[in-house]
Amino acid sequence: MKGTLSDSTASSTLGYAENPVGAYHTIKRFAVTWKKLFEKLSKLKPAYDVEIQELSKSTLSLGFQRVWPQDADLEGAAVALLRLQQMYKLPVKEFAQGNVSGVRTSELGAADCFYIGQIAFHSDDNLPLAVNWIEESLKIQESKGEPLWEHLQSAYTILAEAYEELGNTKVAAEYAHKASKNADKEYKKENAGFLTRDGYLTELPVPLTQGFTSNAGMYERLCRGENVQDPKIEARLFCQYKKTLVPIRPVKEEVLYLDPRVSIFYDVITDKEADILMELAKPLVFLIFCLTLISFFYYFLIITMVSSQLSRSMVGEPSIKAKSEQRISKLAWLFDWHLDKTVRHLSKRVEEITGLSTVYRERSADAEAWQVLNYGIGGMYEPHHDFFGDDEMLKNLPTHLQDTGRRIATWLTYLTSAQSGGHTVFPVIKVRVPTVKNAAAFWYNLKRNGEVDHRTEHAGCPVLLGQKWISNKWIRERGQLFRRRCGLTPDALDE
Ligand SMILES: O=C(O)CCC(=O)C(=O)O
Ligand SMILES: [Fe+2]
Repeated sequence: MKGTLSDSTASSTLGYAENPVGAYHTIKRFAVTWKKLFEKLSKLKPAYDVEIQELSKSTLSLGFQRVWPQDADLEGAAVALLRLQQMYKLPVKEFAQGNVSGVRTSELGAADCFYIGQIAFHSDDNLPLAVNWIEESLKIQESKGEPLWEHLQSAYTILAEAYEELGNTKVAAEYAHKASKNADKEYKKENAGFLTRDGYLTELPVPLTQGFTSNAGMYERLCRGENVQDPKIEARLFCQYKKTLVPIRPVKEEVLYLDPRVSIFYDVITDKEADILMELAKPLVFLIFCLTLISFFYYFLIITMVSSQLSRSMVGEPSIKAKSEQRISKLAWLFDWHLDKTVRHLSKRVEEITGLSTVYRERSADAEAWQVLNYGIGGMYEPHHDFFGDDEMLKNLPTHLQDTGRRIATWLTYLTSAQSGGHTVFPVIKVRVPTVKNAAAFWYNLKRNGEVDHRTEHAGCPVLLGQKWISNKWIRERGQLFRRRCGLTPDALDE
């Protein structure tokens, strides 16, 4: 039993899982190590049989929710790790040593590197990266002198296939020969053609690249922190104390782009308020709230609370082939009529600063409820627009929002600063907004003549280190009739 646990990383501290390698270790501990332990324990029949089964049941699921990380989660952690690696161009060796952008955690073992390489190989996304991971696993294995590693033959086989696909047939053949060395007859028969084909050992090796796809997209460049903005545009940007609806309370504004105007407002929320929003969104709070509410027979409020629970929002499960993950985060909705007044106060503050109505009603709301989003490691939101582009999308909204027009503006509050990564970026206008705790980004999604503004396309970059919590307030078009008027010219700018 001690042996089972010894490959786990027992010295977890707070924030340990806020590093992609640490997150991988943690999930592995639950999904693999504990599972093995349960299996071993359950063999100690009959003394503990019932207790162990009960324990294993209760840890694998808690009521209606699956809480115990499983194989799919480990796979998700590996996929996230690979995504981060490609986005931020991080070398395999450093990752394997547990070094993520200078922040260290426990290193990965040969089997881990092989597992990650295998996921990369099957995703068909980036073969050189898969090769790098698997070769790293072989290096670790050699340096540790573990000659009877169970995956050795599979590793050689995958490398042979990968090199062949990459056109490096010489190295492919070398790996294929290694794979066949200790293989049984069956294997040799199956791979006979592959192993003996002429020309394998005569072709010149094709050098392997670093293992990164040539991602020259603006989204990726902005996420990596490259300075891409035109200096002439930058020269016109400025900071100011902006007047608000309350004259004695101006707000610090940094203008990040002029047309369309994108600004960041600093210190628009306090640490305490940010904590409250995050706490309200967490499932445990939701549960306690529900119980309290049930005990007071406020059944009608339960509907609200149900949608206040952080739930995982992801397009597709993290399966090997799933590539359609547009957004990976957890989200909850907080309504202005929440028992905690903070929610309502914050809506008022947005109104004070933007001059737009944020009144939330059951019918014809001027703004939506607060959406609280939590991105863990690798969490991201791919480039998108916030306005509802077509009528079909509007039709799918709850009734109270259907007649209120499009999302005229976005108010995006940063409840935490991610330690690395996680910026909000606008690829068309080349703007990067850093996640500054207690600040908020603000922009209009519609032009002043009511047309949708495609230049407001934006994205949430993958979180590399730490956690990113944000809260969105989307303001709707209809209620702003007298608050954001048409300009004198069709292209009139916002102030
Ligand atoms: O996470 C971010 O920075 C962007 C989030 C976003 O665009 C959204 O929730 O619509
Ligand atoms: Fe958005």
